[in-house]
Amino acid sequence: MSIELAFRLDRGDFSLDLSLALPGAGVSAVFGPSGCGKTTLLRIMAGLERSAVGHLRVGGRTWQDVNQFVPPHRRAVGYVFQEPSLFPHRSVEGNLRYGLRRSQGNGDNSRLEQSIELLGIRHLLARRPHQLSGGEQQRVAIARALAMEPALLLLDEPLAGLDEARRHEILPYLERLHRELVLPMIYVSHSREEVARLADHLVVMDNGRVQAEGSLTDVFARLDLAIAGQPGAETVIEGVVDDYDPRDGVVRVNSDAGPLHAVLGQLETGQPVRLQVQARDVSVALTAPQDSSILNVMPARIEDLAEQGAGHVMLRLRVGDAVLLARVSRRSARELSLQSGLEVHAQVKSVALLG
Ligand SMILES: Nc1ncnc2c1ncn2[C@@H]1O[C@H](COP(=O)(O)OP(=O)(O)OP(=O)(O)O)[C@@H](O)[C@H]1O
Repeated sequence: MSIELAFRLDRGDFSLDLSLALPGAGVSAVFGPSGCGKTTLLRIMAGLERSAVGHLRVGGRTWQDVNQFVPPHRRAVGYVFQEPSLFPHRSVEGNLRYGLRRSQGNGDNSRLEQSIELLGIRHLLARRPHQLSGGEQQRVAIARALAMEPALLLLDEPLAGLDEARRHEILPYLERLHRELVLPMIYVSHSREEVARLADHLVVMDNGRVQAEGSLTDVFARLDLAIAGQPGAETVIEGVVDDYDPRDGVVRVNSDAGPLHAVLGQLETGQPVRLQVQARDVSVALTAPQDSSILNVMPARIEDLAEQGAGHVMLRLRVGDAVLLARVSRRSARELSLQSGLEVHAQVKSVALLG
């Protein structure tokens, strides 16, 4: 873990008290209800909350402890907000070059060029911000943050101000940053979909405290957290495309849960994919079903189960080296006497491709 921090901050009504160890690359998402302190956490990391007491180390460098406080402009932080906040009187290129001037790097253009490429904004360089769509403005803001050669990229709900179509336009660019840059990103979001698509690591906050932290798959599979009770509760499974059958468009993906079959469109063999399995699309049977239309039937063991609302039970299933969530009716749970430790057959009706 190469980002380590522990902080306390008191604001009267609100207090924050947490410690975290986050990976030095990839996306750590911060998830939690409004007002729980997500933005405050990012501001502390950027050095913008002077009253926060604690320490922060990023990649072996100390940015804050009892003896020192590196001021915000000397921290190699890229910060992307919900609003793109570009300079209106500068062209896109002018905005990017401004970012470069503030950079702590060696001042060459290679990172700027890379940022332009990664965000696909070369054709926009001569335009002013008002000549860009909201999504394009946000891509420029992200490129500007990257051009500063940050050691840490903070993204505070970067897609929240955009409509559904624009959000889906930008997500692939964020996925690309994730794939191609070795850069830790802290991503605050209210969107379960964004978190499922982008995050490797997940921090769940509540009322200024860390409620849960760990790999995305582990935290999503915790039945004691409120996120498992949300309607869209799902499991995210990483895999590699193993086969594509052009006769019916079925892709076979090798995953920790074993081979998963799904109609995902044509994909290249060997391509890594991130799959989403909704808890409501997973059911269980005590005996192996015969002649089922369901493409994926796998031996599984119930690891844990929790009542949800009046009529549902959520099961956490161990399937191979993976876990799957399955939401079944309370009646089925009673009639099949479902309980922890029981061996069952998991049936996965539909697997979606994330990204
Ligand atoms: N400048 C400020 N002065 C006083 N209190 C503040 C200030 N900024 C935020 N707060 C309070 O601190 C708490 C944490 O706010 P913060 O913005 O970090 O939450 P958040 O989780 O990012 O919320 P949201 O998801 O709504 O953006 C809230 O109770 C908020 O009202």
